[in-house]
Amino acid sequence: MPAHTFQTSRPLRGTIRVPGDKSISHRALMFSSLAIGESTIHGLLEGEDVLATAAAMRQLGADIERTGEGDWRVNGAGLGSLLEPKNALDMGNSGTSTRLLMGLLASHGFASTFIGDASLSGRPMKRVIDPLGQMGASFEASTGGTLPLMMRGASPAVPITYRLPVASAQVKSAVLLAGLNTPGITRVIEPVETRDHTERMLTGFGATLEIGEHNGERLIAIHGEAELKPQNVIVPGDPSSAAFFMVAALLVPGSDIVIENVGMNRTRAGIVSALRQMGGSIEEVNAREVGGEPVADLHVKHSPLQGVDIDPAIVPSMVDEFPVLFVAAALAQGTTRTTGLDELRVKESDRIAAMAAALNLAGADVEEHEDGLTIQGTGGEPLKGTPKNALVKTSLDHRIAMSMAVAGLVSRDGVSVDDITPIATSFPTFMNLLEGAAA
Ligand SMILES: O=C(O)C1=C[C@@H](OP(=O)(O)O)[C@@H](O)[C@H](O)C1
Ligand SMILES: C=C(OP(=O)(O)O)C(=O)O
Repeated sequence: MPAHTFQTSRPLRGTIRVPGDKSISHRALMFSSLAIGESTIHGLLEGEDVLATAAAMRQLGADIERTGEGDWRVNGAGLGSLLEPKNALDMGNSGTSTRLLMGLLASHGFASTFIGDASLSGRPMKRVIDPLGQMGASFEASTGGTLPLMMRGASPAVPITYRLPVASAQVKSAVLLAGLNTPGITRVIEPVETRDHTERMLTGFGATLEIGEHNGERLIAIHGEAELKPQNVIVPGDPSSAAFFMVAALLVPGSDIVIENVGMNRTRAGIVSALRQMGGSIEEVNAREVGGEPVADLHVKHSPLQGVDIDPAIVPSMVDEFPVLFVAAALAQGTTRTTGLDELRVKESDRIAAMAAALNLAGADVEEHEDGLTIQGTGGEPLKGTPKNALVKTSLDHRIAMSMAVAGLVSRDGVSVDDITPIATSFPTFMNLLEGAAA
C-alpha cells in the first residue's frame, strides 16, 4: 500500500492530454470482439479496468493485440461464437467490465464465473441479475447478489422490456448487450437518461437500435441476432479524468491550462456545467467530432468559486465527478449542497462517506446526509491538510485518491492518502501528468 503526500502546488500551466475514455474503451474492446474480422482501436485507455476487459475477451476467444501506445488490434469471432471460459473471469476493480460482460454472456449458452477484488465483491449485482434472469440466465451468487458469482447463459434467451429501477448505464447496457444475441427485440426504458455510449457505438458497429419515447421516458429497442462489422474506433479523452485537472486548475492560484481532446458528450459533461455554475472559467475551444463523439479542448483558468445548490437532475451526467466536485466546494465561498447521490454509495467505495471523512480529516467543513453532502467552503483559503501521521482512507477507490490529491494541492500541510495504487485502474498517467503540469 504505497501512501503518498500531495503538497501545495505551483500553478498548473501548459497543454495536457488525459487518457482515453474508460466507458468507451471497455465497449470498444467488447464490440470489436463480437464483430467478424479485424477492428483497430486508437487511444484506448490502458488502465487496469480496461485491461481486465481485454483479458476477459481473450478468454472468450477474441484475438486482441496491443500494437502501440493506445493502439490495439482486435480480431473478433462473431456474435454467438464466444467460447466458454476455462477459468474464472477476473474483473479486478471494474463494475463496468462485470455488468456489461454479464449482459453479453447472459444470451450465450454456457457458464461463466465472475470474480473481483474486495471493493468489487461488495458491489450490488442484483440490479443485473434481475433483468438477465428474466431473459433466461440463471445464477449462483453469494447471498446478497455479489461476486463471486456463477452465471449460466440462456440460448436462446428471451427478449424483454425492462424499465430501469436505478439510473445506471451499466444496467441499461447489460440488458442491451444480452439483447444482441437474443431473437426478437429487447427494450429498455430509461426514466432518467444515462450515458449513451452503448447506443452510439453499437449503431456504429452495425446493430439496429431505435431510440424513442414511452410515456415521456426514453425507450431503446435493440434488434437481436445482430451481425456486427469491424470498425476503426478512435477513443476521445476521458472527461472523468479531465475533471481532476479542471478542478486543480480552478483552485490553484495562477493556473492556466488547456486540456486537449476531452469528450463532451451531453450525457457526460455535467461537471463542466456545475463548475461553471460555481464561477469557474472553462472555455471550450475547437469543438469537433471524434469517432462519433463530441470533443473539445478545455481552457481552464484559476477562478474564485462560489458555493451552489447542485440540481439532482444533473447527477447522471457527472456521477463519477462528485468526489472532485466536493473538493472544489470545500474551497469555494459559501455553502454547496448536493442531493440525489444515493448511487455514490455503491461505487468502488461509499463515495459520500469516504469523501466526507477524507475532506473533514483534511480540515474542510463537511456534513454528510443520506443522499449527499453539505459543504461550507473556505472562500479560497487553503485547507489545513491532514494531521501528522493521519492518512486519508482511499478504500480501493481511484477517484477518492485522485480527488484528495487535488485537495493536497491547495492545503497548508499537505494531504496524505493511504494508497495511491488504485489510481492505475482508470488513470495510470495521473502522477506524471500532475507533476508535469505543476512543474
Ligand atoms: O457504463 C459505464 O461505462 C459506466 C457507468 C456508470 O456506472 P453506473 O451505471 O453504475 O451508474 C459509471 O459510474 C461508471 O464509471 C461507468
Ligand atoms: C464507478 C466507476 O467505475 P466502475 O463502476 O466501472 O467500477 C468509476 O470509474 O468511477
